[in-house]
Amino acid sequence: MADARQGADLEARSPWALGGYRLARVGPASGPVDADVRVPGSKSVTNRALVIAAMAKGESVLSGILRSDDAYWCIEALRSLGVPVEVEGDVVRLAGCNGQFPQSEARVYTGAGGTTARFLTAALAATTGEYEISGSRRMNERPMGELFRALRALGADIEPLERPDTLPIRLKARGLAGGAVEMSGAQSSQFVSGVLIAAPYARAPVTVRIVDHIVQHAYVHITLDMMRAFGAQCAAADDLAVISVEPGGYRGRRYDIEADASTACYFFAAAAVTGGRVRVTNLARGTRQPDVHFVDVLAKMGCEVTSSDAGIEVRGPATLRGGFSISMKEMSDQTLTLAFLAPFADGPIEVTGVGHIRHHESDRIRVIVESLARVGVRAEEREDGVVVYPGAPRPARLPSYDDHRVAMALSVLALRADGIEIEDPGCVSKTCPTFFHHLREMGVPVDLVP
Ligand SMILES: O=C(O)C1=C[C@@H](OP(=O)(O)O)[C@@H](O)[C@H](O)C1
Ligand SMILES: C=C(OP(=O)(O)O)C(=O)O
Repeated sequence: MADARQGADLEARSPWALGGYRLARVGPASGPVDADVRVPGSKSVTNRALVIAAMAKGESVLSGILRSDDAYWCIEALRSLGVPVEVEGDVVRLAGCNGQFPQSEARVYTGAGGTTARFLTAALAATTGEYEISGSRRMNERPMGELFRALRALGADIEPLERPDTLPIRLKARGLAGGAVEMSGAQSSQFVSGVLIAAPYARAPVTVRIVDHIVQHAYVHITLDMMRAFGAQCAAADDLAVISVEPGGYRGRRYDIEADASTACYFFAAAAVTGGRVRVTNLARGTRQPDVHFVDVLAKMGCEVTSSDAGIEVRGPATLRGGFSISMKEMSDQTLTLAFLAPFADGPIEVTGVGHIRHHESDRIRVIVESLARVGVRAEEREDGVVVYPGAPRPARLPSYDDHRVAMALSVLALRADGIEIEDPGCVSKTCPTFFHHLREMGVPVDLVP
């Protein structure tokens, strides 16, 4: 039998990955799940903290980091730039380089992480040196053009090595002049976050003016919150239409990484789809991570949601409610989760506002429709979304498209369906290598096949 991992870019898997499995046979759950789960640290916060601390003056200690492929390649990229990074369990200790990386020439590999690729390209542009930056096969296809344009406007010299608007590139870094720059946030918020993260090391104040809108605003708020936490001076209106950053750099510090709200959602969805109960014990409603609002979508579908000092708890209803249309633009990483819950609802669910997820780890709109077709559930593809109709998924072996969220969201579907096999389960390692371990701890049957 052909190895289902063949299509995946296994070079982008790290020593922290779940390795060696061809297939995961998941579910069905024998009844309602009933569990407390503690989820690993946030990918978004971990990689921001790593890049900001590496640029800062002085030492930082980051605790509760996510040990996943995205974080591993971010750390390795920083090491290739000469930053001493020590990792002990989920604690990282690193000596910041005060705006100039020790290696002024390096080849930098970013793995499959959009955060590392976008944030580090911008950070490097603010230094002096010559760098070749590349990513995984998929990362080298994902858009970078708007970031290149903005960095060039601020003085960077970027030479794309294959296509105009993607990695790999050669960057002749000679610092950023600063000034006003107009940016689009419609394709990815990470372009805006990248420019902002680099901005405290520009020679003059940087003002970013958004010409259209930002998908997933909250990630830019997380960026600004964390920049401030490391001593940067930034000002922005709530709508983020204009954001300005003063020169002055970052200062190293101790920083606790919060839990990953996106990962938590698969476990909340497990409660929803089985009519069970799941509490994520280390997540709070007050987090800036947008995916925490996925519990509001679950509430709309009939779930009971409570939050307290003990975490956030979701209880699923006897029957999930459908029959609505919803924009997932501000929490689009959960589109797959909603789409694979939707067959179990009592009416169709239309998702809008997520055209940009075609440029994520896979073309996620296309993948939803293809995957649901394989299990015999009707779905209609739209340019910027999808409509999923109620249906009973039939047994199938399903590709995971080298996309962690596809594998994790399909596992939720598998809790209510017989005979679901997910190929290349190791792809979950991009953000949650321990995903199947958590499912097992919840009592869900998981057979990982070598
Ligand atoms: O800044 C971040 O940490 C992220 C921003 C979002 O990306 P886009 O804005 O590119 O959609 C999100 O999908 C990704 O998982 C993490
Ligand atoms: C889009 C995602 O990741 P990235 O940070 O690579 O953009 C994601 O995690 O769903």
